[in-house]
Amino acid sequence: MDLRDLKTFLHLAESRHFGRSARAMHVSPSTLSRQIQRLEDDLGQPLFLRDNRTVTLTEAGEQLKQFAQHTLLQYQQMRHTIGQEGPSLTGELHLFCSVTAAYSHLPPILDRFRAEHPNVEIKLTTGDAADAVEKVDSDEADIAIAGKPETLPPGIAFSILDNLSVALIAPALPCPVRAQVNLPDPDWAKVPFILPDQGPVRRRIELWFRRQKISNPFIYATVAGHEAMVSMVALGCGVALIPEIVLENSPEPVRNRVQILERSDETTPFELGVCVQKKRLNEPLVHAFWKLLPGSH
Ligand SMILES: CC(=O)[C@](C)(O)C(=O)O
Repeated sequence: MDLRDLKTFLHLAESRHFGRSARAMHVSPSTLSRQIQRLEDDLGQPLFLRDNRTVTLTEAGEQLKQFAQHTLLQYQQMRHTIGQEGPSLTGELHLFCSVTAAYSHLPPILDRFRAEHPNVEIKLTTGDAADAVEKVDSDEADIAIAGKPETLPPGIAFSILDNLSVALIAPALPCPVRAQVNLPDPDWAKVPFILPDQGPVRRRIELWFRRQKISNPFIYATVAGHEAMVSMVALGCGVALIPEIVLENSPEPVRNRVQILERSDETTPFELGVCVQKKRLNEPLVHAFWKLLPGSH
């Protein structure tokens, strides 16, 4: 097995986009296809299910992905110990993201970063996703994972990681709110809502109210942190609009108490990405991190 094939495979397994991975790995799309084909021939199993432009991993693909993550990480660490890598970067990098993003999108990026720069200390702070851009803007964090705001502050660079779906969630256990929303034609103006106090999700729920022609919504509570909104819905306090990934990463006892009422349409995609101050992009640590992102090529 060729380490380069494995590297390309891992990139594709994460980006799930042939064009993007081919560009990032500096190979032509046909070379990329050949590399994947070689691995598939080797294993005697398809690794991806392809349809038009998107790809999903098969069971064998998932297994190879884990193997590739492990192997490439160990290989990099070994190279460092035998001194094959150039002078390594040192220092601290302060990251900020939500608990959800720390579970969902941060690990593969940090794996890559730590493999290449094992001497950099990562200081991770978690908090309200809606604060992420501000944390970077105010220098409290060097790098943050954030939902893209409608207007990005001019000094902030944003590298997209994913397009998230946004869902309206309600309590699943019997309670007055569940009874209200499960009616054939709910009176949305009377349904209690849990809102984020600010940020791109707040903006989306305001648009949703407008579309539903609710001028005076019943706001049960305004909270900081999308994870807290899921808990409050699970407790039966009201309904909420949240990125679905927050629900997916909630612990089971919370997840089981929540139902999805509707997924919002694709007209307002929720872009998740990494942000940094543009003027800091040429600092060695920030630059090294930025370079590893799938969207920065
Ligand atoms: C914006 C963001 O970081 C997430 C993952 O979508 C969230 O926590 O809501």
